[in-house]
Amino acid sequence: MSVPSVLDDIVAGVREDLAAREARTPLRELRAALADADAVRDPLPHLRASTTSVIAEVKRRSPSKGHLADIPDPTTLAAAYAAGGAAAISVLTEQRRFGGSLDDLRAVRAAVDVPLLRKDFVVADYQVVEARAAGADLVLLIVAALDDASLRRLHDLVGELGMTALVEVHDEAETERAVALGAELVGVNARNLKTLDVDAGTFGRLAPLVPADRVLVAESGVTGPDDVARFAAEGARAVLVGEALVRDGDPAAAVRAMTGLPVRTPSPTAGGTLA
Ligand SMILES: O=C(O)c1ccccc1NCC(=O)[C@H](O)[C@H](O)COP(=O)(O)O
Repeated sequence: MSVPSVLDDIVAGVREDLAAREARTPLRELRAALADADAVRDPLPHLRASTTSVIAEVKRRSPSKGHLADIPDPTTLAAAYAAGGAAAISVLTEQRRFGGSLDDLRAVRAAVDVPLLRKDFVVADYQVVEARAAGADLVLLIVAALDDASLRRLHDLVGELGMTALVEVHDEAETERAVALGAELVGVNARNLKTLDVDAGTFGRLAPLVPADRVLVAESGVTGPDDVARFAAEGARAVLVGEALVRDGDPAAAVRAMTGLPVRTPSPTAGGTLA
């Protein structure tokens, strides 16, 4: 008998909660609500800059670390991230394991002008429409959680709604799938979803498999400017940071310190050059 992975377990809970929300508000009603949604804020111009950007995360707890921070008002934290120059803010909306919610996303939307990522375990069209209705500009799609048909359908839907997908990979096979999909924004997550260990070498291993015209984001285990400088030298245009920022007494300064470092853009022929 195979033991469910952490990801399987999280997705099972997500599907249960999703069914309950869908029973309350059918997809067609949610789609109608999009007529009143604010315009999408395009994150790509900022993320394509030749110096590092930060996607700063609102994260209360996690399966790997348990409690991380009391965040009674996510708008205060989001305002600090924006003041520090965050290119985007990631709002974890998964409730059971991360303590987030769509209410957090709505509140942050009303409080700051930067693009927002819905960080969740998205497996259904409903969650994409819900993300836009709540004010998201980006949606995380985790390749490991989706078969090819679902990945393509959700990626297309994110684009149809004017948003950008952050397509997340953990290994070579997933990276190939993300590239074949045509993902413009590719997140390399260093956290192994089976062991939950972070391997700082994952980004350097997978980055060369991604064509130079895509935007690479290094995710998980980023603790400060030294890590950012290392990932930038390996081609990361942005880092996605949760724990280090929510635990920092001065999150605006922490974001600022990770922003604006030179990024190494790979040349089509070899190694790469500093942009
Ligand atoms: O953070 C976890 O423990 C985790 C476990 C299982 C699936 C996803 C998980 N985290 C989601 C993330 O990708 C991180 O929140 C994000 O990359 C920021 O990571 P960090 O800076 O290490 O908090």
